[in-house]
Amino acid sequence: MSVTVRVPAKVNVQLAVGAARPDGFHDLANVFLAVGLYDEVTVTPADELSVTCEGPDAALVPLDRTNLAARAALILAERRGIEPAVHLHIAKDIPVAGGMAGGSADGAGALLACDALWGTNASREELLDICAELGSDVPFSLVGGAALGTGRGEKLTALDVGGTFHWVFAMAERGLSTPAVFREFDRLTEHADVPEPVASESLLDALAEGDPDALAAAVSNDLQPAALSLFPELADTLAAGRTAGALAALVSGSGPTTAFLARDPRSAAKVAEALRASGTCRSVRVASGPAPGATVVAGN
Ligand SMILES: C[C@@](CO)(OP(=O)(O)O)[C@H](O)COP(=O)(O)OP(=O)(O)OC[C@H]1O[C@@H](n2ccc(N)nc2=O)[C@H](O)[C@@H]1O
Ligand SMILES: Nc1ncnc2c1ncn2[C@@H]1O[C@H](COP(=O)(O)OP(=O)(O)O)[C@@H](O)[C@H]1O
Repeated sequence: MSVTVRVPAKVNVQLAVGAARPDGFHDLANVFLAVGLYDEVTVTPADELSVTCEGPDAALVPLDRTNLAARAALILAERRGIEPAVHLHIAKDIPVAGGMAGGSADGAGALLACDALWGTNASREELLDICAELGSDVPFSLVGGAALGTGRGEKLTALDVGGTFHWVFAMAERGLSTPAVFREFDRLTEHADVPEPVASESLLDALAEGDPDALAAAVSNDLQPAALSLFPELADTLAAGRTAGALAALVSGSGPTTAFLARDPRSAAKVAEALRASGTCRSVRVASGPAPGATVVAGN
């Protein structure tokens, strides 16, 4: 008896960042789009909690209780007063420390899978609450589609999307730490007046209309200068994608994965080919969005 949940990666089509709050977090206007790159989390009853991981980046994933999937199981078990007696297996296709919310995906996936396995019947509200406890991006991994995240990114409003957007993702040679990128943002904006983060109306309209040209004109990422400052070579990857005809090229969230919006699948394939040939990245993937959130794909 086991339950498997599939969870998508995300790209931030807008990431507006406010000044650091007293708790160290930053208020955001974070427009998430889920894209069709997935991790799968399988939970199976076991004597005690354990985690295994397979996939190209598996060696980078912690297998102890700091793993977000393990933390999700622990929190749900504690709330219900039961033992977290499960084996968690992560089939990982989302790059690790890439700014695509892979760890968050595993947290949301493990939570949904444990809830189904244990029959704990958590409400949507309670699941979202536990997700927010796990991390700022985790609630979005549960819901998928497209959403505006405010607060530290955990307060979600679902967004309409009027079409499919085609993306190319270039994975970098190494990862970037999210806290380090926010710290670099603070350093770079130390003497600036950082405005309140607000969602762009033209960006929300472009999503609703499914218009890739309008979306390309509206995408933005306030963390991009910080990611580029810590990882200057990313500028070469961005330039290679633009030269190959991408409508827009940007860092995904805190990076270092770079994201390229293409007009259609053919153009996406061309951009992907050029990026592979450029020698400026480790690997290249094509994916479209919006994609559905965490979904049970197998189990009983
Ligand atoms: C930047 C974003 C954009 O979607 O994701 P990634 O691109 O890394 O995937 C998110 O804000 C990351 O979300 P997530 O990875 O869940 O972050 P958390 O675990 O909540 O926080 C990790 C650290 O990031 C910083 N942090 C995170 C969110 C936020 N609104 N302000 C922050 O300053 C804090 O230093 C915090 O200690
Ligand atoms: N299930 C998990 N998968 C990947 N990383 C995890 C997981 N649980 C905890 N982590 C830790 O979180 C860090 C950030 O990973 P990840 O979520 O992949 O990146 P990002 O926050 O850039 O989207 C990793 O370096 C790793 O130490």
